[in-house]
Amino acid sequence: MTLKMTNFDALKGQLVVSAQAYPGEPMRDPRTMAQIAAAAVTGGAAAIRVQGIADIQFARAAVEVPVIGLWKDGHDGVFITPTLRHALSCASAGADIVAIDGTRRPRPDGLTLAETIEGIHANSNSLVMADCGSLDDAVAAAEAGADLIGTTLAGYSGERPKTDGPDLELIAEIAAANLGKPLIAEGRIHSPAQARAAMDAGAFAVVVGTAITHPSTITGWFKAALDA
Ligand SMILES: CC(=O)N[C@H](C=O)[C@@H](O)[C@H](O)[C@H](O)COP(=O)(O)O
Repeated sequence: MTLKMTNFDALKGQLVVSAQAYPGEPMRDPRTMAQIAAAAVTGGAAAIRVQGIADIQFARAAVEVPVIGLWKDGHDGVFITPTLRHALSCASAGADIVAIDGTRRPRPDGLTLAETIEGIHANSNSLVMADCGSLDDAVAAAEAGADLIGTTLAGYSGERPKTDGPDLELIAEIAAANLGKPLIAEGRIHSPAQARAAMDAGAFAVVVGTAITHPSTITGWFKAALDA
């Protein structure tokens, strides 16, 4: 069990790095992800985000910064830590913060978002990051008791267009709504300039995944430029 984070000062204005490899990929190994996470911390990441129970365990042992943990189950609909059971497993594995689907869609276990968050708070020391896809999600997640609000699902839940880079408009809208919860900009932040822009739009911290930790995609970007 982790010690409960008592405030978010360590994350304010900071970079969080997400290290994830997808099923069937060469780097899909918890040890590899933990090494990538540790390398990101060496470079200045203030927290890391990892997927899967073993990845959370290995990352927890490899770094001293907060670990945001999630469990992806499936790839359609509600798949990011979809149920309370998934969330409590992430907490037990060592996630300081459990990232869960924070949309208004029905959840597979029939619990509401508020009931899910209550269940996590009541049964673990972990805080909850609600991965949202719209302003309405963010408002509902804040009301439901989420500790942090993420824009992770913007462009993936059907409510927002999938922008080329980060959804800066949504980040600004949620920031302007003053929900009283740290706003974590996440999703398609592909350059340092975009990370800066997300922060300038009102984010409390930014999460960068693919552009730092997914070499196959990054290689593809370079290859496409040469092929064009
Ligand atoms: C939508 C979804 O499943 N997002 C996932 C959430 O954990 C990850 O696949 C992303 O890599 C992560 O959100 C970081 O975003 P980006 O890789 O674009 O920097």
